[in-house]
Amino acid sequence: MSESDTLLSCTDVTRYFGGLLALDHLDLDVHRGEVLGLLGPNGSGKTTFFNVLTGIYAFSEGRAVLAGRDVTRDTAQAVYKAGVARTFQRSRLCLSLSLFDNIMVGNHNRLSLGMTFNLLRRRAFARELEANFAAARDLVEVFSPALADRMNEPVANFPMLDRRRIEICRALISRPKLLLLDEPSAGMTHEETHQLMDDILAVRAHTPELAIVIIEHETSVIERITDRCAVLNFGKKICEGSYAEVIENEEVREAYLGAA
Ligand SMILES: Nc1ncnc2c1ncn2[C@@H]1O[C@H](COP(=O)(O)OP(=O)(O)OP(=O)(O)O)[C@@H](O)[C@H]1O
Repeated sequence: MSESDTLLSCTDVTRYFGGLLALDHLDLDVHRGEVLGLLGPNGSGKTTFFNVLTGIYAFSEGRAVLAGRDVTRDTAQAVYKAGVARTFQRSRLCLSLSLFDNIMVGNHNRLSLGMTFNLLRRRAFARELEANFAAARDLVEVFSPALADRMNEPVANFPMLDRRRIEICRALISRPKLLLLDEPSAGMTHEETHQLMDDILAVRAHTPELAIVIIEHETSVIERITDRCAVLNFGKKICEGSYAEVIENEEVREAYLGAA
């Protein structure tokens, strides 16, 4: 793997919560266009990694470089502008707002709007709105053509699977380089989960440069959609490789089953 294939390079990433070491000198690279599964038992530091990387929590130690730019001390907004978008374990949609409005929340760094712009250049504003609507619709269509015909409906009308799709579209509308998915299958049936994974594979085919890091517990999902996996335990990376390799690893087995 050449250096130019590395999109994100994390070195020594460490995070303390008081006396608790949630991330322990983690080294992790993400390559352009890959789907990396981030695995590990409950409490092993997976979500903390996302939170530190996206500027929600500060790094206690270590650094992260995205596409050649050091993002270690960036605010959440700056990391987002640099090209990292994410979804959360729990849904963060505004249920009373429309599908389109929810997606546009994710597009604020691309809007040229401001109060003056809106008031004085109303035609330009209308054109921008139309362009944004078309972009959002195109994106939703990759997930579900049926959903693309319901752009103005409140999100409260949609079932869980569609809400997850909308959340991923909201993350993708900013055209990130890296998408972080935190347990997208949480709360969904087996069937819905597989449907969502088909969608993620479709997104991947649509944007082959996009790198995805996915936290997931369901093994059939991990096996199907990841190119590579990294396994955490007590905040440390204990194994990295293909899914077939990591499930054979002794330390990984012990981490999941408890030491014999
Ligand atoms: N804001 C916080 N304050 C204190 N401790 C925290 C905080 N966030 C996470 N932790 C602790 O850090 C450790 C790692 O938690 P984290 O949520 O990253 O694990 P995880 O691997 O994502 O787990 P799960 O699979 O259950 O979501 C846990 O011991 C957790 O209790």
